[in-house]
Amino acid sequence: MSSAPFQVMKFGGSSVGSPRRLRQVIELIGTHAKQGPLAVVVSAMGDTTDWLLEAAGLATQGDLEGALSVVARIAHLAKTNAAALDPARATALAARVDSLLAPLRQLLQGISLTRECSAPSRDRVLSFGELVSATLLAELLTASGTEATFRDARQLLVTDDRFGAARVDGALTRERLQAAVAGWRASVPVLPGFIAATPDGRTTTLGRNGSDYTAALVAQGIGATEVTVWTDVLGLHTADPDLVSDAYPVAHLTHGEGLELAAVGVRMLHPRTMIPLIEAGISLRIRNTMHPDHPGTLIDAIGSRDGQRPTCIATREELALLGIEVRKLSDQFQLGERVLAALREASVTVWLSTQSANGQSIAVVVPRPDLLRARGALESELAQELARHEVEPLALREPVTLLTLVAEAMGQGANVAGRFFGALGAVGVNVRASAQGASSRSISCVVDAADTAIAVRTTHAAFNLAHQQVSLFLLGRGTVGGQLLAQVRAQQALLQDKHGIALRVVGLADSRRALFDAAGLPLEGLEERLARVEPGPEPRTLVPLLDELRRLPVPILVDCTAASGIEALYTEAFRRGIHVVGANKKPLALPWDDREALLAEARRHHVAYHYETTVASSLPVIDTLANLVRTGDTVRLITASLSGSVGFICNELTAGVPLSVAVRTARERGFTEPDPREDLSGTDVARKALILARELGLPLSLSDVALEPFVPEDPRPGASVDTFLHGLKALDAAFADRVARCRSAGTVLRYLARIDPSKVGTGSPVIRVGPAPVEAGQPGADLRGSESFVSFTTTRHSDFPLVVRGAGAGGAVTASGVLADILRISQALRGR
Ligand SMILES: NC(=O)C1=CN([C@@H]2O[C@H](COP(=O)(O)OP(=O)(O)OC[C@H]3O[C@@H](n4cnc5c(N)ncnc54)[C@H](OP(=O)(O)O)[C@@H]3O)[C@@H](O)[C@H]2O)C=CC1
Ligand SMILES: N[C@@H](CC=O)C(=O)O
Repeated sequence: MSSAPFQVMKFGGSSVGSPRRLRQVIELIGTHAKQGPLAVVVSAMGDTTDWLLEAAGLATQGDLEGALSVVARIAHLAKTNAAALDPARATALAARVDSLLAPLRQLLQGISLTRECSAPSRDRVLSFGELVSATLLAELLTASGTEATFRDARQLLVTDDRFGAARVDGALTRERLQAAVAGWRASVPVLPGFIAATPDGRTTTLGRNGSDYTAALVAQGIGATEVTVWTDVLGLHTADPDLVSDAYPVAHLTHGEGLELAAVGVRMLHPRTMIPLIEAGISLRIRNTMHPDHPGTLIDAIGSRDGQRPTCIATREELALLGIEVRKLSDQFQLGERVLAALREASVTVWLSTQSANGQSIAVVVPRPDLLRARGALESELAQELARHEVEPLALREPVTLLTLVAEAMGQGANVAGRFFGALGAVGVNVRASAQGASSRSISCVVDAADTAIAVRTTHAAFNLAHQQVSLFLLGRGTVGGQLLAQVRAQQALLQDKHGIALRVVGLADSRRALFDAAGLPLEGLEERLARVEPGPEPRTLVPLLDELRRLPVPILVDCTAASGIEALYTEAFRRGIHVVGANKKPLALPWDDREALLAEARRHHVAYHYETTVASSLPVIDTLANLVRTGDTVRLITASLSGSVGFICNELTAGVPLSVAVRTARERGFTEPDPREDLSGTDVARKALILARELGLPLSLSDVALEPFVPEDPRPGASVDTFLHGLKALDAAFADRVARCRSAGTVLRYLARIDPSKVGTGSPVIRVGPAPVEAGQPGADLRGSESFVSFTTTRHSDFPLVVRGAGAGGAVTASGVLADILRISQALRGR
């Protein structure tokens, strides 16, 4: 007979709740029993425990008939499962179920007569669930060819008589198990979980997660090396998958991490279960019965090799934060001790307590359902001090959530707390209280319940626990928006695999239609799908969709429109914690105070507003300027060719192409604004120059720009774009003449902007925009196609100005700049 150590496997109620699942369990046990000695612990089938409670409740109300009908339901489930797996013995197994449940029927009869269900009776009632499932499982295993024997846990696990949550006598239990195990090698022992007995044989139950605890005690008692808890999930996840859709099972944790997670309330673990395992050095595996090939999560003494890597984020919701502050502290006050003792006395669980350094104030986090009790206990403990106004009235905040980041050796990792709180601050989540465990394995904070989802997702992303999901709501499906969709489509897989960023387009809108799906819109054929949406008569309000967007991971509103007045939507987005990436210059060219208010709103709500593409498309102009200013350089002059379309038109004119044709071509290539008059009038360049001047801190407005149009003002401003373009023919000859004059003077026609901060306060315009003949060899003379350039003369770059040059317009380049802005937000939130 093998002398190999035992393994213990525990199966939860849902694993044995249906014939299909039960069959998987029997196969699993059969396979593992062939590999070495095995002990099995099983919970009650499906919802049996709830039904037993229901039966006890009905019996207590005197409704014996109702209680017995619930027992019939329990019997039916057990018999159906048994018959499906062993049809040949269905009748015999049904009789077995009936005989097992006969004492339950009698017990319920007794309860219905006395209308009293004492704690011992309740435990006895509950025990039938596990007794039936363990008995049947042993029989079905044997019938399937795996020799198994029912072993009554009540003869092995000894507890005190705290019925409902009995305390185990560890020494006596180990003694009994050690004595029993010798006879277990020939036949797989199947033990009911959750139940035990007092030394005099009265049935007790072990409370929440009781069957896991049984498995741990059995493993410790019989010298097993591993306990596998078979469940419905693939393992212990990095965060609650209901809150973080890309949370994933952690492969390997240390016992210490497991204990920490159990202590902060992770449902799958309980400190009681962890302790015997830690004491005996037993590994715990969490695996999924439906995916037996998946390794699940292993929790052992070694854990993951990368000890510094944060692993899991645990959340405990439905809590309340109570703050107590002493007005004047004396040596005798001992606020912390008194508060904690009073709460202990009132049997209130304290999930977190944190005291100020001088002991003057303490904040405690308690379960919301216990709040009244907790308040009562504290108010009575501090009654005298409250009456004398020595203590402030209790401050209450509810509902709140406790968020805990758990990792082995976290204390040795660099700036974990800084990253944790920084990431939360960046998305505007207020930390109401915080604490770092003495073990240095955990750091916890309390946030408002309304912030739970965003806080968990942000923390999850900040510690690179998974792919960071980014939720995009794209406005505009034209030249830039269309290209952006194409680039997201093309880059999605690479961004996810190589950079851990999962971009999801959740919304797409044009001026009169919108599509939105929080789960993500399929990108294939998306623009066509939007085009098929019945358009509204006028621009629809998108604010309700922002309410949906705000709840998604890293929500970003992406503005690829040229819409006026869109700043109102930005403001609504900022207020909802939504970031904005805009290619639209108009919100940045609002009157100074309005633009300042807009940016202030973004700052107030701790969200990003990136707009690199508003000046010279994807060229790094705004970023370069910001870096110059931030590093203390002084910008003395900016000269630039800021219009890709007008630059292109100038080159075409120089090559002999008529103006009307050149403008049409620029438009076809996606260089112009939706209305090319914005380019030709110089308004677009004026906006860009203004954006740059404002980055320098100059409080200027569009009316301050000295503007000479490239093409004279349209005499019919309300005319359609086509009519305007047609009318341009009338200017062809004049422009050909203008270009010829430039050529004979050895210059090329350009349309330039000049920002000269030294003019501030002189009465001369700081910003000038207009046509300019540029001599060969001068900056801008040799621009090709739609190229733009920006030249910064600064204190540090005085002899050789810093020049940024490249394609200054076009759908693909602009979209790539928008995408870069989006990725910038995502990276900032990951704390990199
Ligand atoms: N093209 C370029 O090279 C560059 C462009 N930009 C800027 O990018 C923006 C977009 O330009 P471009 O793609 O060329 O323009 P397009 O005209 O090609 O596309 C604009 C899109 O915006 C939509 N739209 C208009 N108003 C709204 C609204 N209120 N809500 C939702 N959608 C709306 C339009 O829908 P509908 O069809 O229904 O009108 C259209 O789909 C502009 O602000 C431009 O200045 C910046 C740098 C370079
Ligand atoms: N119409 C603009 C496009 C970029 O902002 C231009 O011509 O530069």
